[in-house]
Order: sequence, then structure tokens, then C-alpha cells
Amino acid sequence: MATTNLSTYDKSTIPNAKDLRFGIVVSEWNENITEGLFNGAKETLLENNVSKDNIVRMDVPGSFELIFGCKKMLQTEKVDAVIAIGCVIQGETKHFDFVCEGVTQGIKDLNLQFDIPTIFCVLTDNTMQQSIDRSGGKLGNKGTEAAVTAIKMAVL
Ligand SMILES: Nc1c(NC[C@H](O)[C@H](O)[C@H](O)CO)[nH]c(=O)[nH]c1=O
Ligand SMILES: CC(=O)[C@@H](O)COP(=O)(O)O
Repeated sequence: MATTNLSTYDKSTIPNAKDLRFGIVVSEWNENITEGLFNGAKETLLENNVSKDNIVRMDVPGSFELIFGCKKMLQTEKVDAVIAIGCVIQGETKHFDFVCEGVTQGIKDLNLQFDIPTIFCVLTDNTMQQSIDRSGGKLGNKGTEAAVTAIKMAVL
């Protein structure tokens, strides 16, 4: 069972993000979770000197729509990286498997098609509690981790 907070990081190891611009695409499904992930990502970008005006947000209905939303963000906004935020929670059927696989492959494809990185910040959890724990709870915030990753990839 995971017990450690995975979202602590050493600011001295993060490149200067002052002049960078980020797109964040947020799924509305499980919005109690995705808003927590968004807040973690936004706060981390701001903590690393990203201007508030250089954070562009777009909302989509569900995680599967993150693929199209991120493509539109990449095509229409001048950004240095995109963060895709979603939360998929297992239900009664195999739909969970297809949504998770589809989003994973779709975002992977965007990283092949565009020269701007798209960061995978999609929780794929068995329970709501697991999602709560990873979006600002006892196991940290995957949004924080995604923002750190976005800065590092934007300067690659
Ligand atoms: N069950 C969850 C979904 N399902 C909806 C899909 O993402 C998609 O919007 C639908 O299939 C229409 O294309 N989405 C999540 O983000 N999280 C879930 O738990
Ligand atoms: C993970 C989902 O897409 C969710 O809507 C599945 O629910 P269910 O398998 O119970 O239909």
C-alpha cells in the first residue's frame, strides 16, 4: 500500500519557468478530483515564476475528450507544454479499461505528432478514495508532479 507523499520536490532542481507558457486541459468528470489536480498544477507553476497570464485553461467533458482538447490547445495556443488533467475511476464494466487505454494512447500520439510536450496527468484509480489521496490528499498531488514535469520538458 502506498504511504509516501510523492509530490515533494526540490525547487533548486527546477529550470527557470519565468518566460514559459502552459496550457492545461481539464476533464469535468469527477470534477472534485480534477479541480484539486488543476489547483496543484497551477500553484506549482506559479511557485516556479510562471506568470498567471501564461497559464491557459480549457475544459472538456471527460478524460477521453482530453485527446481532442489537447490537440486544439496545441493547434491554437502558443504554449511550451500542455498538461492533460483527468480522473478515471473503475465502475462495474470494462469501460474503465477502454477509456484509460484510449486516453493513454491518444496522449502518447500527441507527443509524437507535435513538437510540444503533452503531460499525462490522468488518474486511473480503483476507488474515489485513491483519487482523493492523489489530488491533494495524503499521497500528494499528481497535478504538482505534472507541473514539474511540464517545466522540465518545456526546456528540453
Ligand atoms: N467514467 C469516466 C469517464 N467516462 C466518460 C469518457 O471519458 C467520455 O467522456 C465518454 O466516453 C464520451 O466520449 N470519464 C472520466 O474522465 N472519468 C470517468 O471515471
Ligand atoms: C470508467 C467509466 O467510464 C465509468 O463511467 C464506467 O462505469 P460503468 O462501468 O459502471 O458503466
